[in-house]
Amino acid sequence: MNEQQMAKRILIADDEPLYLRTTGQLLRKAGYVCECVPDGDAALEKLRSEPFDLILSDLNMPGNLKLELLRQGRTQWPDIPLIVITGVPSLPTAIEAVRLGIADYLLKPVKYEDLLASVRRALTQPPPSDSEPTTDQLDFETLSSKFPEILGRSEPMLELLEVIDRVALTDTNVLITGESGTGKEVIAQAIHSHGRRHEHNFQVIDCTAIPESLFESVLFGHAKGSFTGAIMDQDGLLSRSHHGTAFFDEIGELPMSSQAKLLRAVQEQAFTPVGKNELHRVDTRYICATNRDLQEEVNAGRFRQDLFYRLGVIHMELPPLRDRGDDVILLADAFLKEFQRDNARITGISDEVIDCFRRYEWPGNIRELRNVIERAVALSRGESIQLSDLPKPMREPQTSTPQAVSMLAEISREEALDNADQSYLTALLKKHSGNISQAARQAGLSRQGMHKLLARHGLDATEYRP
Ligand SMILES: Nc1ncnc2c1ncn2[C@@H]1O[C@H](COP(=O)(O)OP(=O)(O)OP(=O)(O)O)[C@@H](O)[C@H]1O
Repeated sequence: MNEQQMAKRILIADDEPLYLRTTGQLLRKAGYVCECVPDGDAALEKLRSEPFDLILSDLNMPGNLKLELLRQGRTQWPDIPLIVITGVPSLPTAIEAVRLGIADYLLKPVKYEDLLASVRRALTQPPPSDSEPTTDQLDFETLSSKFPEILGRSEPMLELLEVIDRVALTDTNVLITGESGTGKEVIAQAIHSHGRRHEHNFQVIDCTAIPESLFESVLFGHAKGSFTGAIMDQDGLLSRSHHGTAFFDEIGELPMSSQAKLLRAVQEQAFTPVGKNELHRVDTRYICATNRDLQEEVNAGRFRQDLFYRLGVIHMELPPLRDRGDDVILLADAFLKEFQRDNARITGISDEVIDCFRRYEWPGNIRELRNVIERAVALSRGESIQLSDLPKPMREPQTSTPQAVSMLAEISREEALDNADQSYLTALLKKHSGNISQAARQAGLSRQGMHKLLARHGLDATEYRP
């Protein structure tokens, strides 16, 4: 324990006396100065009268510490990080989490080593720099010009920019959820490049691309001869994110066994390469993304609860494009400008197309919009994009009208079933952006079976691809 650590003062607040006493004892043994209090009111009193470097507390205990920290925290104790330790987990909203200064989120019972690792990490995190103005001092104009790579002026996007602006200055783990193509990777990259780690690597780790049996070796590296084919020592992807950010894309697809290995690395900020004995320390910020509802995956027993809370200390849910109002037009114009380089004749978008864009559901979100504009610019013969330049599925009505329902009774049962089958397949192709394997998997068919069925209905999967 060095001098600097000796001086660190920790305020521990918890309404379970035994837990409070043992945590205090353990952290004192590790060299920290600890003050233990049984509720939120006592914690606030301590905070007002003594200086602290860290708060360890549950937010759901007597005395509303959470509310007071939100109300007064940023003026009175702007830089004290907070580690939430709770038996009844509930994630605060993203903006609450950043305003509270939550550095980590631990579930009881907490192992001593995990607690210590978390405390060390929170205490080494630099406080937000004074030179960076916080969002309070920024109007939304300034905010969107600060993040030119993130287009959007709708209410949910402006809120999101505020969170990104704040979260970029911290070192906290972030979980980004949202439908496919909503910009999860763009946001992750923005958090990295506006933070103190921007000069180091932003390492993308695609969880769907790593076979379960190779997870440890790909992530942590391996020693020569540790398995057949390991012809030399090899560094893993996590080493490449040292001092930088590890972006785990599609984290919801990670098998249980790999989740356990990742949890250890996140908790301990360390890992052991396959076939070696020594522990490698790594200083990494974790940003994860998924288009699954991870809370639902936890409830279904497919995703570890402890990992979910560990990675989702700040949880950002990206809105789908259909909920971003006229951002769709803003984005369409921006993409048009980008692709005008390929076809300078096109200078605008027709009113019918704009109406169609506003009505359309955009299952593939911004990625789909970008592809639609690229395709239309390439196909268009006029000076502006017309309805006929859009893919056929976009031009089709998207819901069954009452008239369509009443007409059902006028046709034979076979025809009705056939139509339903066709609508189902069309919806599947839209959902999976024309990916036959995924559509077949969802429908419980083989790829071949899906091909046959599509051919029978005259459907062409390529038309649905972005
Ligand atoms: N707000 C935005 N402004 C401008 N372009 C955006 C924005 N959001 C996303 N994009 C663009 O949309 C495309 C998809 O973005 P991205 O890959 O980040 O989505 P994603 O949610 O990570 O997708 P997936 O779930 O399929 O991995 C990219 O071309 C990206 O540049």
